[in-house]
Formats: sequence, C-alpha cells, structure tokens
Amino acid sequence: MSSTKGLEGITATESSISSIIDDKLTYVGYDIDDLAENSSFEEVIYLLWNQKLPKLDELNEFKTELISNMDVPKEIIDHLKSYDLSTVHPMAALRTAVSMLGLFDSEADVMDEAANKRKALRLQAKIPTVVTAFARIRKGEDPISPKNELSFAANFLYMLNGKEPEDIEVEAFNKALVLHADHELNASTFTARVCVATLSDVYSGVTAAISALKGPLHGGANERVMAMLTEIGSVENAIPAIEKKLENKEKIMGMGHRVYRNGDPRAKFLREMSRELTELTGQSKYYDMSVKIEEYIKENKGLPANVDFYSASVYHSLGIEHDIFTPIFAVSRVSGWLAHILEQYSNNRLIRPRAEYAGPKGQTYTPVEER
Ligand SMILES: CC(=O)SCCNC(=O)CCNC(=O)[C@H](O)C(C)(C)COP(=O)(O)OP(=O)(O)OC[C@H]1O[C@@H](n2cnc3c(N)ncnc32)[C@H](O)[C@@H]1OP(=O)(O)O
Ligand SMILES: O=C([O-])CC(=O)C(=O)O
Repeated sequence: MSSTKGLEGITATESSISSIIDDKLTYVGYDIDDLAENSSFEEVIYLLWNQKLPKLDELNEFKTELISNMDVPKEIIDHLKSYDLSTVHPMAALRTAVSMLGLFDSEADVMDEAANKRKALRLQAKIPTVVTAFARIRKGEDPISPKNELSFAANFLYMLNGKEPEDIEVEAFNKALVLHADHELNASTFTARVCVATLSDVYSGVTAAISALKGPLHGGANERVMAMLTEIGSVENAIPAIEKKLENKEKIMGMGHRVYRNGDPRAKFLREMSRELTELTGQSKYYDMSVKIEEYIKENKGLPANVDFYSASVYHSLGIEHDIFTPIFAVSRVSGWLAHILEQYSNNRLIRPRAEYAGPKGQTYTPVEER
C-alpha cells in the first residue's frame, strides 16, 4: 500500500456539478466564462442545485424565497453581540453561527430530500445576514434587513453598508459570487462531503466546510493577499519584497493551485475588475503591484495566480474590511457545498480511505510506574 501526499491526482468521487478539464471550469456543463459574463448569482445557485438554468418565473420565485428566508433568530444576533469582537475572526463567528442555526431549525435532523433542499435554501439565505450582521455589530451598528427589490449581490452590500450600492459595485460583486460558487472537489467541498457521507446533517456539513475554507492555504488566502499588498506598500517595493519572501521560503498568498498549472480561468475576470475598480477608487497601486507580483511569480516559479489573488483588491476597492473577504467566499461557496451535500446524500457511501502506517511496530506495553 502506498499513499499520495495531499491526495494529489486522486479521483475520489463522481459528480455532475462542476468540472475542471484542461484548465477549463464548467458548472453543470456551462463554461465559467459564459456564466461570469451573463448570469446572476441566483441563477447559478439554482443551476448548481437543480442541474438546469431556471426559467424566468422559476428564477423570480427562487429570488423571493431566498430574500424571505434571510432573517436570523434574535438569539444568534445576541450571541454575536456577546463576543469580544476585537479579537474574534468573522470566520470563527460564522462557523459558530451556522452551527447555531441548526439548533433553531426544527428540520435539522430530518433527512428526506425535500427537507434537505429546504434547509439548503435557508442556509444560503441566512449566511449573508450573519456575515453582514457581524460586520455591523462590531462597528456598533444595528444589523439591516434585506430589501425585496434588490438582487442577492446588491442585498449583501446593502446589508453590509446600510446604503444601496452603485450598479458597478453590484455588477462586480455579483460576478465575484458567480466565480466563487463551486470548484469541483476543493478542500472545503471534500470536507462537507466526508462529513455528510456519515449521514450527518446539512448544518454539520456546512459548519465543517466553513472550518476548512478558513485556512490560509484555501479561502483564507484572500485576506492574506491584502495583508501582503498592504505590507508591500508601493509598486516599487513589490519585486524586492517578493524576492525576500521567497528567500525566506514564505509562500506568496494567492499564487499556485493544486489543479491549475497554466492558469485559473477565474483570475482573468477578477484581474479586470481589480483594474477597473482600483482605478475608479484612486487605488491603482494595488492593481499595479498585483500585476508585477503575478508576472514575477509566473516567470520565476511557474505558478499562476489563483481566484484569491485579485479578489483581494476587488473587495478592498468595494470598501470591504479585509477580514470579511473569506466570509464573502463562504457566502458564495455555500451554494456549491450545498449542491455537493445534496448530491452526496442522493448516492451515498461512507467516505473512509486508508492510511499507510509509518509509526513504530512491535512495542511492548510497560506499566506506568515502570516507564
Ligand atoms: C480558493 C483556493 O483555495 S485557491 C488556493 C489559495 N491558497 C493560496 O493562495 C496559498 C498559496 N498557495 C499555496 O500554498 C499552494 O500553491 C496551494 C496550497 C494552493 C497548492 O498546494 P500544492 O498543490 O500542495 O503545491 P505545493 O505546496 O506542493 O507546491 C509545489 C511547489 O511550488 C511551491 N509553491 C506553491 N505555491 C507557492 C506559493 N504560493 N508561493 C511560493 N511557492 C509556492 C511550493 O513551495 C513547492 O515548491 P518545492 O517543490 O520547491 O517544494
Ligand atoms: O479547487 C481548489 O483546490 C481551490 C479553489 O480554487 C477553490 O476552492 O475555488
């Protein structure tokens, strides 16, 4: 028996949700380029959960259902208020709040398909409320309810900032949500599938996935990209700073990918949005720095920028606090986690690989007082 470190190259399941073939990403067979240019995030959620794009009346009904499920129990808001918000990371708060949401859902442990779909809708709807409520409470502001006439993307920015966003902001944010929605068997999605393959419930699966997304080698990288750009400070300092990091064997956040070797097809959209939005907000230095870093790493390490790299300067230009970047990833990716959870239930088998034993053998037990 031999093992593959990090399960690289191992095909662990069949899935009809998204595919990455020859550096091309599709959701249910639709090219990500097409979806990023044309679709709303609501359409993409519907697509991932139903394996088809909605008709207009189906889409309208779905949007209404989402908005009408965005409320969060007062007890959870009160719980958020009880933390020391100067030290709690919003991903930790989100992880706990999602777990708590399960305590307020009388169907949490009802395992039939219809109930699981209803829970999926509730979770997708409530996660943006938790993230925006956390961000507002920590600034001493009250959480805001969504507006029926706004899209999912617009409502998120409205609930975060308390004012209706500009069209260009909504367009950029919607595109970012579409681009982050699903990504085959990434670490957090795999985590969700492993969890629910024990026939544990949807809330457990999503709580586990949030825990995996939080790490800096996965979704947590976007916040760290912005920390790196802030630390570098100027376009002139970009290459010297990166050289120093590489000398110190530090990883450059937002660079590299387990699957893509030639380039992440999502990055070009985020790069363009970063160019536009940083220019519009007079912060082009972040885009210019990012381009220099991307080119340098490509040339010297052969590594491409991943989805987290330019999303950092995009969210920064939208005025979003840096530690809210990874929760925003969760606001989008929960759509993919839920699609995978529903797919796992529909054709379940316990996920239980083997480990190659590398420890000592043949040891003899000695009583504690003789050791
Ligand atoms: C949404 C997402 O999850 S996208 C990924 C987000 N994560 C990041 O951006 C963090 C930075 N990137 C990384 O850590 C990695 O590229 C990962 C985790 C994304 C992929 O990891 P793996 O497939 O395991 O690649 P691995 O870590 O083995 O890297 C292969 C080689 O490239 C190097 N390398 C990979 N990424 C980087 C990086 N960002 N900076 C510098 N060197 C890197 C490794 O040090 C290694 O070099 P070596 O062979 O000389 O030891
Ligand atoms: O697929 C991966 O390994 C990481 C990634 O890009 C994602 O989750 O979007």
